[in-house]
Amino acid sequence: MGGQLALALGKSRRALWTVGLLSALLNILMLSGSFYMMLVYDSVIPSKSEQTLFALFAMISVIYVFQGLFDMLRGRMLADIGARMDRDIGTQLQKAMTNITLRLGRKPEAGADAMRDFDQIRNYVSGPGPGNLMDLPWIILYFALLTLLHIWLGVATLVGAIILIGLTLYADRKTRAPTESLARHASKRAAMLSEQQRHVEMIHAMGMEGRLWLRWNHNNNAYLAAAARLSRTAGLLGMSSRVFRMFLQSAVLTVGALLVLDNKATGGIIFASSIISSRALAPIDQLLGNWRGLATARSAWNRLEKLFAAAPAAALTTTELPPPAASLSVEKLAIVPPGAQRPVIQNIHFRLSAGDAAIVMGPSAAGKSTLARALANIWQPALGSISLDGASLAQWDSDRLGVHIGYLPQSVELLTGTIAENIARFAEPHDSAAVIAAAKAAGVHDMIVAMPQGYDSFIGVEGANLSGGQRQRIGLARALYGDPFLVVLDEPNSNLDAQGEAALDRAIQGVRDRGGIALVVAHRAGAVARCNFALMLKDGAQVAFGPTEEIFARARAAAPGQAQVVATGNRN
Ligand SMILES: Nc1ncnc2c1ncn2[C@@H]1O[C@H](COP(=O)(O)OP(=O)(O)OP(=O)(O)O)[C@@H](O)[C@H]1O
Repeated sequence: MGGQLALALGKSRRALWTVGLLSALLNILMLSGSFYMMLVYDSVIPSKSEQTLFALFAMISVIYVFQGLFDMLRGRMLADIGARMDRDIGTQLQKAMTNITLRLGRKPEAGADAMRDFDQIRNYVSGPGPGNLMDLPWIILYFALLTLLHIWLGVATLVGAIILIGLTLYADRKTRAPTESLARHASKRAAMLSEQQRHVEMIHAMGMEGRLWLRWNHNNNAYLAAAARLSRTAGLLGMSSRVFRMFLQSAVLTVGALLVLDNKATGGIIFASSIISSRALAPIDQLLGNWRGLATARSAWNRLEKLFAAAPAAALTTTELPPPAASLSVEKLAIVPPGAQRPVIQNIHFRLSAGDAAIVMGPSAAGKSTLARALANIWQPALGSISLDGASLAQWDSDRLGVHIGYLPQSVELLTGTIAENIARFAEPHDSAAVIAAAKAAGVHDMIVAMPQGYDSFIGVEGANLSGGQRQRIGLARALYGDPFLVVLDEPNSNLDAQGEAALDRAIQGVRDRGGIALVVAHRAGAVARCNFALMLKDGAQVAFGPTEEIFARARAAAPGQAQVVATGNRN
């Protein structure tokens, strides 16, 4: 204990104490049934007093009402503790989920696994499990009472309890590995299925369904085997504990009967001790019955604590910096992609001022997208820094910084929703004027209003209802939304026609005119005529940086005929 989850649970300390107190009351009240029985047998029946019987019955009825109330209250409090944990850990969990993908390079599904793990913990905390655990110490009270009735009754129940505890520990050992294995296979199974669903068209077109199904099935068989192993073990243990408890109840009854035959106890004691001993063993029995829930929650807890330790959320910055307005400087930058061992770009060094736009060029795998990701605050520098107005990006809270950054990834990545929601980055409610201004800046307004539902058109799952060019232009509008200071466009022209390219040119000029900075990754220099600076990368190194005309003149001189022609119209 001591990790984030324990801290979150610790915030409900007072509620946990109250649950403990309610458990104490419940366990004491639960004895009343046995006492009632003992009194009826040993006092009421010999004295034949109906009045006493009715009085006792009224008392026990009231006690049962309170028992029900306390039980309900305990259930509600545990549900509240689960909900509070959810509120307290929610933001941290979301940040950790982002971090494990962005910083540790885990597959995106790891985030969904973390959420599932947390659901399991919350479900356990809000369910009857913690109540069972809190009932455990009260077993001692029942033993004490049984021993007071007669030492042999205590001994018989104690032996039974030891055997049941042994079974519980055995269950723990036996279920630990299959529980872990089940979680691993379940996550892999879900990830494979979701990937196949995402790429169903390509898979279908190229006849890969059968092969992928076999691959999925292979993993699914492992999942099913782990599930079967777990349920066999749990079933066997559940059955053993049930049978053993029945045996034990009869054993205690037999001990009681022997004592009565020996004139060492009254008849009422037989029944009372039988009830008390079954109450004493009930918490252990319930623990065994719900073992799977506890084992799953515990392994989920361990995984999540490891996740929080490995990907701690960035410390919240308390001082809000003014919006950047003057410069972008990149100094001796090296980036190691998450999960990679070596830097894929190093020693990148340049500076741009408000009103500048730079084209980033280079052959495939030169590191252009890596630089774009670093500038968009996705991947952190392994060495060197990226600063806006002199302050490194690390000094910003990522959500606050995001407002000042426009990013169009190579794969565009629209989200399921309407055009307006996507352009407005899902701001709620969105600013219609800003959405329209961004769409106009990206030259896509006319195309949007020509659609039957205009800005409210549903774009389908991840933009599936749009053409490649439409997706790219709406992605550009999203990057321009809110006039961010730094606009990073990764191959924004790969799907554009001549009209789209002209709109892109105007958009870049627009960023420059309003005093922003644009960085445009492009393979064709001609496609981006409005950039006054050029950055050349090759094999992760900076080959050249400077005014576009100068860089291309140098390139033409070094390799005549190979250098691409710089488009005319480059305004400095
Ligand atoms: N997540 C990653 N883990 C490890 N290596 C990576 C990762 N992403 C990119 N790389 C490597 O970094 C190098 C540069 O990739 P990058 O995508 O930045 O190139 P690029 O210049 O944008 O290429 P292209 O023009 O083909 O898009 C490549 O060798 C690639 O294998």
